[in-house]
Amino acid sequence: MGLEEEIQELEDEIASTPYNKSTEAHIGRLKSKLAEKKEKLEQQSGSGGGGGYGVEKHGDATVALVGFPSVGKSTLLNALTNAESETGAYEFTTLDVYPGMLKHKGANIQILDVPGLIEGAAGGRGGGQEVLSVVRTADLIVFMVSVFEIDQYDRLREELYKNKIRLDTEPPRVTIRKKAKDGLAVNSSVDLDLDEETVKSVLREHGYVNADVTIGEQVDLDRLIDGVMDNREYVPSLVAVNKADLIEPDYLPTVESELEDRGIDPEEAIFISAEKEKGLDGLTEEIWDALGLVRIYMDKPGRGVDREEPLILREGDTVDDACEKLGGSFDERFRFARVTGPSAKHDEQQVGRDHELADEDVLRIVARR
Ligand SMILES: Nc1nc2c(ncn2[C@@H]2O[C@H](COP(=O)(O)OP(=O)(O)OP(=O)(O)O)[C@@H](O)[C@H]2O)c(=O)[nH]1
Repeated sequence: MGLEEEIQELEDEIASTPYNKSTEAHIGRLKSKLAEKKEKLEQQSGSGGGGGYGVEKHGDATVALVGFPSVGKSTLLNALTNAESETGAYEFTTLDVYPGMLKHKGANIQILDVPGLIEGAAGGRGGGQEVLSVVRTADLIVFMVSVFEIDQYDRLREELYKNKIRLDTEPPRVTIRKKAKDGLAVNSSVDLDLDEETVKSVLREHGYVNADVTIGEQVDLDRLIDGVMDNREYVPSLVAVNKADLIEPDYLPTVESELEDRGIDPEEAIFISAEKEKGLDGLTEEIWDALGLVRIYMDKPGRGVDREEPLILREGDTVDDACEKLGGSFDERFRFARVTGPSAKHDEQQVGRDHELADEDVLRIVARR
């Protein structure tokens, strides 16, 4: 029996086995087997999907734009970015990815139109896996659907899920420490719904014989397996509803309830018209917020504060991260930094490397000569 048939059999068995306490460990084993076999199939077909296609990332952050054909992706890309001048930079064997650069608040945000996701991606046909590797490494995914086809969102999400992309969630708090002997031990800081035996059988199925596993949240089987597999990408997402210019106001409630049916808060969906260039400022702002970028204005000796081209960092980044991004050999020469702005207690506060910076801080690094 080939791998594909084995996968099909496992899927059938999982689908036909009722889930309850007495079958939980069994289903855990089946799901684990399935995950491992899918992994193997992927490796055999040489379509790892885990990067490795050398997609060059440019700019301060990367956004993947995913949607069905004709929803308006290229119209949006052209409206938001300087796309045309860069088209063709990404040549894949069978499918193209079209990049454009969105300039906002001094940051360069690379937007990738990923047209082939649905036609090519399923099951690793054609160049689909290459396209997926682009999506997997993005900092943010923007789903684009048209007002009349909100249901396409389901297919898109499903496609990404199948390809190990987990949306809008943090990695599961599951850590595994291998050891030399003593078998498997399960520690949990929550009162787990899953039986200890189930957790152990999942681990065994993934090849663990001696290990301590620590679980820090209420996980279901799928999330436990995600934690054990440790090769899922966790990416935040937004939903842009395009062609909003085409609907009459009395159709809006229909669109909103379609969104709600899919767990999307209509207030959070971003209604746009790529063609009429409506709602694009709002979309840009949402992208900015979702990326969690912060602007740091560098105060350079003799040159003053540069507010035109801020250093772009991520929320939570420190002075150390700023030094790294600046590139200079600050490592040995760094003495201290002075910060004025939202993260400082007072103007010109003297701080060390581990000081966490905030949006619109002014930063001066004092280094030894
Ligand atoms: N009315 C209206 N039409 C739009 C809007 N955005 C795009 N269109 C039209 O929809 C059609 C498809 O737009 P594209 O930008 O080519 O769509 P795409 O998603 O890039 O499609 P593929 O190239 O097939 O992947 C074009 O005729 C656009 O003019 C919009 O906001 N409103």
